[in-house]
Amino acid sequence: MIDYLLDSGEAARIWLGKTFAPSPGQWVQLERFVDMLVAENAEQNLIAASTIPTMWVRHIADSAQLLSFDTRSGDGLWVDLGSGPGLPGLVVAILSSRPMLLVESRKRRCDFLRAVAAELDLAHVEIAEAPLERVATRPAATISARAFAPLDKLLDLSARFSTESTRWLLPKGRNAVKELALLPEAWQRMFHVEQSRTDADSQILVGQGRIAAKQRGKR
Ligand SMILES: C[S@@+](CC[C@H](N)C(=O)[O-])C[C@H]1O[C@@H](n2cnc3c(N)ncnc32)[C@H](O)[C@@H]1O
Repeated sequence: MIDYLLDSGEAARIWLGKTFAPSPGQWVQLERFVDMLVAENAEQNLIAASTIPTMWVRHIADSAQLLSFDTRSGDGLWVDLGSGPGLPGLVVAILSSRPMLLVESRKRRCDFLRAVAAELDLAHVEIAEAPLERVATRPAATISARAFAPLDKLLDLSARFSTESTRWLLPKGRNAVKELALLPEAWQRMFHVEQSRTDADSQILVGQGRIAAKQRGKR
C-alpha cells in the first residue's frame, strides 16, 4: 500500500484542504459541483454509477491532483481535452483562477458544463463545443486529458496547442508506462511518470515542452 494513497472521502477532503487551502466559497462550489454531477448522471451517462459513493476520491481528488503538478498562477491558458462532465477541468477551475478552456464535442455534456460554470460563477471557464480537431489553435500553458484518447493520438491531436513551456498532465491508469514506451524517443524524453494518489495501479504522465510534428517517427 502506498502511504499517501487517498482511501476515503474524508482522506480526500483532508488532502484537498492541506494542498489547496480552499476558501469556504470554494468548498461550497466543490460540494455543489458534486451534487449537480450526481443529479445529471441520472439524465446522461457522465460517470460510472458505481463511482458515486467514492466520488471525492475517484473524481474530485483524482482531478485536483493534476493541479498539484502545475502550481503556476497567472493567466496561462489551461486546456482540458475531452472534458466530459468537467473532469478534471471544472475541479481545477474551482481551485484555481487560471483561465480554463474545456474542449468537449458532445452537446449534452457541454450543456452541463455551461450550467455548472453559470451556477458556480466560473467566469474564467470557456467551453469549446466541438471536436478538438476543429478548435482554433491557441498556445496552452497546460494541457490535461483524462480518459480522452490513446497517448499517441492525444499528442497528435493536441500538438498544435503546445509551446516550449506547456505542461502536460495526462492521467493514464495502469497503461501509462506501456503507452509512453510506444512513443518516439524524442517525445518519451519529455515525460516522467508520477504515481496517482487515488489509485495504487494508476499513474500520471507529466511532461514539459512542445510536441513538434517533425519529431513524429524519429527514433
Ligand atoms: C471517456 S470520456 C472522459 C470524460 C472526462 N475527461 C472524465 O475523465 O470523466 C471522453 C470524453 O471526450 C469527448 N471526446 C472524444 N473525442 C473528442 C474529440 N475529438 N474532441 C472533443 N471531445 C472529444 C467525449 O465526448 C467524452 O465526453
